[in-house]
Amino acid sequence: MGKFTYPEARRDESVVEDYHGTKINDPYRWLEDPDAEETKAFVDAQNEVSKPFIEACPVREKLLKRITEVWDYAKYGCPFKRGDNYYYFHNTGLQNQSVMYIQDSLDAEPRVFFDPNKLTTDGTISLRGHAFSENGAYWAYGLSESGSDWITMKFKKAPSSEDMPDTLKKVKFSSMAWTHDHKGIFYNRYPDQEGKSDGTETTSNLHQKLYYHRLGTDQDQDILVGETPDHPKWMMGAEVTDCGRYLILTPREGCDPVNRLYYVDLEGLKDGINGILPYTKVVDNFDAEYEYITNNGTVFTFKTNKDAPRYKVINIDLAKPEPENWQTLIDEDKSAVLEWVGCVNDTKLVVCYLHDVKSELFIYDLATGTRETQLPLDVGSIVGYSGRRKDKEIFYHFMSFLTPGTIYHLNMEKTPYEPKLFREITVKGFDASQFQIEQQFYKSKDGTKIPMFIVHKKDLKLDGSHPVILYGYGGFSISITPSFSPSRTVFLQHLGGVYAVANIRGGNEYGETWHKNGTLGNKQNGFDDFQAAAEHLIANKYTSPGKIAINGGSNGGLLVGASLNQRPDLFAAGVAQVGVLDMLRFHKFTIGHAWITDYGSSDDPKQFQWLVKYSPLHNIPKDPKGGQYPAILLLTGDHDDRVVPLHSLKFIAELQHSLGKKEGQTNPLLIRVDTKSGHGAGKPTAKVIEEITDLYSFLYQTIGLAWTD
Ligand SMILES: O=C([C@@H]1CC(F)(F)CN1C(=O)CCN1C(=O)c2ccccc2C1=O)N1CCCC1
Repeated sequence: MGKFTYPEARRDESVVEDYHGTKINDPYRWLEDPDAEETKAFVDAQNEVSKPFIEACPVREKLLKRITEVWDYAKYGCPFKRGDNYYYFHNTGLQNQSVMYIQDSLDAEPRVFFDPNKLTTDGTISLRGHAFSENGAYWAYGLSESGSDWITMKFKKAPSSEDMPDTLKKVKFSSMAWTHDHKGIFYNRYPDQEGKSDGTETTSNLHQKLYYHRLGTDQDQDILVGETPDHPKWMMGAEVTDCGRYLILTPREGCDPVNRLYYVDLEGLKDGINGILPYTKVVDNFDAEYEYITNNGTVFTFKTNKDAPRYKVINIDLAKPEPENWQTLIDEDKSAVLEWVGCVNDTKLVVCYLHDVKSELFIYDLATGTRETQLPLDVGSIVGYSGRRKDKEIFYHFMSFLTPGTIYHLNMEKTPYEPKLFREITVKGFDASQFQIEQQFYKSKDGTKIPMFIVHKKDLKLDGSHPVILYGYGGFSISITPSFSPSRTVFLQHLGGVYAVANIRGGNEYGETWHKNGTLGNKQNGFDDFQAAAEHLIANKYTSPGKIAINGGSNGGLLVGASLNQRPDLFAAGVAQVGVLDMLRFHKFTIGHAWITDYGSSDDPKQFQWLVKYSPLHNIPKDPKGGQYPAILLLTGDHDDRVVPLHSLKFIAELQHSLGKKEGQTNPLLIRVDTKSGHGAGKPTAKVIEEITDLYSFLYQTIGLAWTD
């Protein structure tokens, strides 16, 4: 493969940061200004190198055609009841955004309630958050432009879907909690800031406040009801209870599964909602998480990890809120992680567990905490659910690597419970029987047993010849559970690929202990787990070092960058999507400060030592083991205000400077910067398909894939 001529990027050797006595150069600091002409020129120059390489893939058109074909299947979400109507989201197949439908009954003719595709020609405005008023007469919804985390909150009447004039700006990371008089809504917004707030800026998001918006008024009349001026990083979640009497406030200061717990008795407000609310503190520390499930009067039911790293369900009576009076309703299950709980039909709890990374669904009795029944499920994940305390039915959405989606309907008034198949989602031309899923457990560097899913064609010959994409995440208590990806079927079916997902430490696969063992000073455990997964696949003859690619996004992009740096001999290629790659400066931009709970901060001398050891930008090997650095493709978007593009820009600049001119470096070191594109949520189908096609086109040329019809 020919060598590459990379764009020359100015190195400013004068930028040196002193971290507690250690001096660290930051020659591409100038790339942190997205509006600088020099930065824009850098981005254009980089795309001018990556685009031709990607488009040189001899089967790119075949890939685009086939990925588009397999993507073109009807997708549905669970129906949900609001007011007297049912609603559900549906995409006919290639629509850029899913459409929200309304029905008078489950078998009535559906009508379009909200179609975001009508708002743009390129599908780059997406729905991000929504909430109906308690009587179903009003609908609040958030619109995100180009994938930014900023939303504009709008309102419609239901079921007419008639637009209302109310418009709320500067909203981000917001609750949407209606008062049960249907007169207004609690939401979160940030103060006005210098410069832009369109998702291309990097300004830190601090001093989020809680407001109450009364329908029919202008935003500047909204009531400031909660703020934490002494804690600029805090974000105040707000939820109105099922009974409508209480407002539950859950301040958080980062991404850890911990929050404080306050409440307001709304009926006790003699002058109504007219200023900072008088809240009562139940829990005033960040020792654990408390997630509201329901309440009977002052007896509140919460999901918590307090003294229960695999979570449990407790009752707290606000009349006697001291911890010694708390009651355990469903105790921690040492063999499974309690993932979520919903109250339904007034007296039942639907409880979802994760057992060795597979979903299990149970019905419990709210009054006694007794497990009544287990709902039958295949091996896979529950990816959707609908059912409120006042509903007498639930819907749940099952998915697995080889099951595009199955929605079940359960009438909670009829026992014994008999879930009914409500909708089977199918992909034309996809025959699941040709493939198989294995869950294997392998040992990491420190002997810890790590689960891994491996998906491939049946009767695979274990001769080390197969290309592998190894995917991982490993952070923020996020479990990577079996899900269906239409484009993955192209890799399995037409490129002879093996797809592996390593459930490395840092996720929630085995609860908070698993999470903690992959964060802060233990972050390297997750990288070790991921590299051990690759060694396991090689040792068991699925693949060989020249055929294995790694892929991850966001925190998973960090995983890819760190793994390629640490084991360039193990991997042929890596694709890091919207990755966190400058671990010394991540906390300075947008919501990066919230990630300190998983990463620590370079502002702290001890934590700096953790970070500087694995930060991708600061650990590019001068002489990569194995002779050269693997092929790498970084993907990012100009409106990514979750992980700002500067991470990827600085990393590719340093990679190309350090290795791009070395004689033996024939593997490409590339970045693809998309426009009108963010961190991923709400990305229009057309952009998703283009991006995946480019990802596979890159891998086709770097791990030697071959197309079979
Ligand atoms: O995006 C993230 C991390 C991973 C996560 F914890 F799952 C979520 N996250 C976040 O940064 C979440 C940001 N965020 C909030 O803090 C919040 C509060 C209330 C409503 C909505 C939000 C929200 O999206 N990262 C990007 C890279 C590293 C971590």
